[in-house]
Amino acid sequence: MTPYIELKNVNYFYEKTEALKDVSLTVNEGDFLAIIGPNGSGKSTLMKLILGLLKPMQGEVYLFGKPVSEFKDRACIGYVSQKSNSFNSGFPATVFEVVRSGLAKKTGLFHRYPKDAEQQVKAALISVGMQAYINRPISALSGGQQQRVFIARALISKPKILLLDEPTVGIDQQNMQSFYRMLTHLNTHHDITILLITHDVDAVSKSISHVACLNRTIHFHGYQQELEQLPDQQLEEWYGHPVRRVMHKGGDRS
Ligand SMILES: Nc1ncnc2c1ncn2[C@@H]1O[C@H](COP(=O)(O)OP(=O)(O)OP(=O)(O)O)[C@@H](O)[C@H]1O
Repeated sequence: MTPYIELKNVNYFYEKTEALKDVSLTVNEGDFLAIIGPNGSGKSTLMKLILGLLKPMQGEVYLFGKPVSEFKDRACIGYVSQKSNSFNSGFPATVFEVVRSGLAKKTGLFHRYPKDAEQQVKAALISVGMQAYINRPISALSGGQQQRVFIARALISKPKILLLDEPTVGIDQQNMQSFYRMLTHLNTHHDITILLITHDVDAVSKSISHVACLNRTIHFHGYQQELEQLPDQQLEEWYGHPVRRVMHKGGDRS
């Protein structure tokens, strides 16, 4: 099966800084992959390469089997950044309007929304558990609720994969757990493949299926349970500083 995302031996430099070295990684249909790494380990650079915003100095990036520079079907990819929750948050838009704006990816900015736009907005909001907030101003929601709305906006174009760049920044521990449960639900019940980038090892919870440890290069890529078996010293070596792991035995990925 063609991987959704594939990086082959990718190198990236910013002037003298070697941000990524010989990075190879695949994301397959159905994966919920978390890429974890400390500050400055190259996570954002990796995301920019996948989004086609940066070009590798060496190596290749493929989306759905095509070189990223030739990939045009943007609706296949939903992207939510850590800054989404501050984006336009003072703007007097309702949750409905924010989610509906995600349809522009398919209709184009200056086209009319489809007749069933309202149904599509409601369905997207139901999938992230935010249907009760449809008429609220976006600015009146908490950071975690806003992130769910931005995920609904990404989902409305019916992407095959969701790319999430540190989506839980600023969200408290309790809401973070329910946020991850919501992502697991999207992955297991709505067939959404997820690539999540985080600097927080705690994010490696029972929610995800796979994990990759990045610190300029990929030190580990495998099942989340395999990472659990590794000694803390190994993780600390990759991270370059002590780590605190909150691992959950068993799982609710059913
Ligand atoms: N525009 C830039 N110019 C020069 N160096 C950069 C630039 N952007 C990033 N870097 C450097 O490249 C390395 C990787 O940065 P990157 O932002 O990808 O890391 P990150 O893992 O996303 O970090 P964080 O978790 O702090 O957001 C760092 O050493 C950083 O200082």
